[in-house]
Amino acid sequence: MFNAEDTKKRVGAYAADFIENGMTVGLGTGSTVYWLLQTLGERVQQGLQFSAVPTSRQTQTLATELGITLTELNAVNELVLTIDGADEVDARLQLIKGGGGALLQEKMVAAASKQLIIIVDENKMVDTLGKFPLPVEVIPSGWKQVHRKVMGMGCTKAAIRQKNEQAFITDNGHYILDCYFEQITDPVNLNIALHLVPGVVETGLFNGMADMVITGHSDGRIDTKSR
Ligand SMILES: O=C[C@H](O)[C@H](O)[C@H](O)COP(=O)(O)O
Repeated sequence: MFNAEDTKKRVGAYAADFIENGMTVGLGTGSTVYWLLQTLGERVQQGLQFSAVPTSRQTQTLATELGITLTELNAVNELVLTIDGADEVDARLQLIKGGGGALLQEKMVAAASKQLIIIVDENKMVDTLGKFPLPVEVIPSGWKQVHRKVMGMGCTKAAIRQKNEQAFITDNGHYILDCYFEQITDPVNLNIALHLVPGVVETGLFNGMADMVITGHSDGRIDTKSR
């Protein structure tokens, strides 16, 4: 049996095989992507050449330390693929992302990619999204108005994410409103409705974006599911 960290490590290493010489790719954020980056760093030492758009300062810093060549989203037309983690994945490969607060850049990079590959451990797989609170990135000066509107959309509780007893600030200078919905049965329409609220910058709902989900299991199996 493998523990959760070992499973993330194995799934991250497995996904590294999708990145080939000459590609320009997107690199996601989080503790599973951490292991992808470690493997890619080793491969760069062995001669693999590719360039990458990072989705956060965290990934930018780690990738730089590992010798991975970075570029910017504005410097590319299209990315061959992006590999990223997720907080929840349902049977239709709809996702909740943003547990690390990187949802805005992750969604921009994913939208610029021909293929989005998601790497998770089996604990992230759910029948219906919503056990994990939905991160919604908001403009700080208007968060209370967004909170009021979200509470009228079936949300049972919403709170500004805290770090060190202060509001957590995203890489783009916004707050995260973590929204508890119990069950998100219609993520497509919820995403649209949230985007209509002034002050909402982005939501952690990634609908119809993931092309493949690679799941690591505690018994050592790794399986892939494609849309
Ligand atoms: O903002 C963070 C991202 O959406 C992460 O990809 C997501 O939270 C999953 O991270 P982890 O692999 O650490 O569970």
